[in-house]
Amino acid sequence: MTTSVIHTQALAKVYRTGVGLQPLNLEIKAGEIFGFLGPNGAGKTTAIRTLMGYLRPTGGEAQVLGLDVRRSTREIHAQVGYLPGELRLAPHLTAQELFGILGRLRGGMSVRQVHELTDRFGLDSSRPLGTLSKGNKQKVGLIAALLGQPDLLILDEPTDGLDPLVHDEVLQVLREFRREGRTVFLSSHVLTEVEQVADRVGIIRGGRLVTVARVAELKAQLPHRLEVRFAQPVPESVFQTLPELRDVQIEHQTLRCVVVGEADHLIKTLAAYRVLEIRGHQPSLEDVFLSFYREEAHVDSLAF
Ligand SMILES: Nc1ncnc2c1ncn2[C@@H]1O[C@H](COP(=O)(O)OP(=O)(O)OP(=O)(O)O)[C@@H](O)[C@H]1O
Repeated sequence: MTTSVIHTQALAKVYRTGVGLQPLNLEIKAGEIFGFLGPNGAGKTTAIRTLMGYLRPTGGEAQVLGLDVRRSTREIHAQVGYLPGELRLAPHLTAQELFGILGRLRGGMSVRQVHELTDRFGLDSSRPLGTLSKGNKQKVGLIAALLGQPDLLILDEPTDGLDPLVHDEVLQVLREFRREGRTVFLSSHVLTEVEQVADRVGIIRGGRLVTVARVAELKAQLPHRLEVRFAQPVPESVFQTLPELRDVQIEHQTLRCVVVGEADHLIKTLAAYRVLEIRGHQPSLEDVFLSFYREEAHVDSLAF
């Protein structure tokens, strides 16, 4: 049986000045990387801080690792590897000292794990935290979240401020983490990174979860552009009648069209001709994401 690592039922947060999170139903299973996507002000941090017990929900309920977010805040803090969106680090401590303190709080840490992570992320752990650049502070926050191999990581914008090499290394560490059966819940506006690591994504907008799906499913919902080059002239009418094709054009023995949904008819029709080349344009998660936002652009004027 797959266990539920995060479970929310109509979890809501209303601030005095407005809604932060509309009733949210979410189920995150052990061993998955779940990407929580949304533009500025969508409600990602509100959801994460509520799950971590730093904000009190105004409605609904939630369990993290089976612990109630209202009643078991201390246990949740002890058991979840958490990276906040806004890191506050004691400026006079070095990373080494901070990791030592955290290790003691968590009942011991592996010196080998700290060395391995500081090496992989290229962090000088001997400098006072107050003197570190934004990206290096982010590395400290990430290593602090990873210490002690927690079963669940909740990361608010984990790659914020990181250079491309470290960024890729962090994604690699998250994949390794998943391989061990652990779970990652991460928020991001960086769509391409979520696409690279997440098993499923949830898209949030205006405090409301617009959709939850596997990355591949989301992509399949979008039209694909296709270009097919034939060895001989082909009749345009054959392709004009295929139900899954839009914008069909044939020029110099090349078919250009947009495929919506299943490509079964198209493949069978193509089989009657000699095809020299097929080029497809696969929608990126960015296309999917923007399509969800454009759909509802009239509801909310938030720009993305
Ligand atoms: N302490 C607060 N008091 C009142 N409103 C708040 C507070 N924190 C957040 N909000 C509001 O709740 C909504 C969701 O904000 P939240 O910070 O959760 O979004 P986000 O998706 O994390 O955005 P970003 O990507 O910019 O960090 C926004 O309208 C925001 O203005």
